[in-house]
Amino acid sequence: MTERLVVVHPDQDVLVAAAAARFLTRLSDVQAVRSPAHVVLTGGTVGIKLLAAVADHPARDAVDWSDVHVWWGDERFVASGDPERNETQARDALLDALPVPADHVHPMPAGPGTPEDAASRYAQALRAHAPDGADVPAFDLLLLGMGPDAHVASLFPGHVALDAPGSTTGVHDSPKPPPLRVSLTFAAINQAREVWIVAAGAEKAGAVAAGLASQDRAQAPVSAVHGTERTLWLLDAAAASATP
Ligand SMILES: O=C1O[C@H](COP(=O)(O)O)[C@@H](O)[C@H](O)[C@H]1O
Repeated sequence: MTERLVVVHPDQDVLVAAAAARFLTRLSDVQAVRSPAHVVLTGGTVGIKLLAAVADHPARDAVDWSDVHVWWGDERFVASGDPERNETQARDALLDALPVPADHVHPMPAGPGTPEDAASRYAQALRAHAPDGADVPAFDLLLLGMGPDAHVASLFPGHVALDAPGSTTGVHDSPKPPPLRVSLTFAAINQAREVWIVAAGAEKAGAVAAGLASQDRAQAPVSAVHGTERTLWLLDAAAASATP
């Protein structure tokens, strides 16, 4: 049975600092028992602040970064190096400061071709690092931001991509710009050992409440994600304010 834990911090700054400490502890604990560690990053406001806090954390070097593989849960399908890309923001906030080998960093492709082409290439990369019989690595930690509409990764309410088969999907007509995206599917996300949903701000309060209460992934995609071992909701008080 997977454990679900909801942790509420007083404000966004404390949330980000505490999540950064937790992130480093998680990777360090994983490295005490297996190698390599696989972490999946998210984009979004709090997701990128969290990475910047990891970069500034005094315990940053508690992790052997040379033995970490870095993946993404979703990506905006724009040109490589575009500041809108989750990859670009993560490199700026954290990865450029770390000795992660270049071939351990696995950004979702920016092109050429369509989001479906990129999704298919990413599925191949994931499979190449997956255990026998699996299509994705057993991610040790998968971070997710969440939109005010309860979307996670690029899985939006009512969108056809919610039902995509396989481990990755191209996304067209995203309700949040940019319209073209690439995303892990629920099936891929839910193979992670730990999934952390990180959300701050009153504008997320309704989505948090719906996500914790609902079983309806078409309305609240966040309600359908979980880790195989643990699911953490890391919130600030404002984001938790509509949850009993
Ligand atoms: O577009 C995206 O948005 C979500 C949430 O972003 P936020 O700014 O509301 O925190 C993010 O999780 C996702 O990775 C990203 O592509």
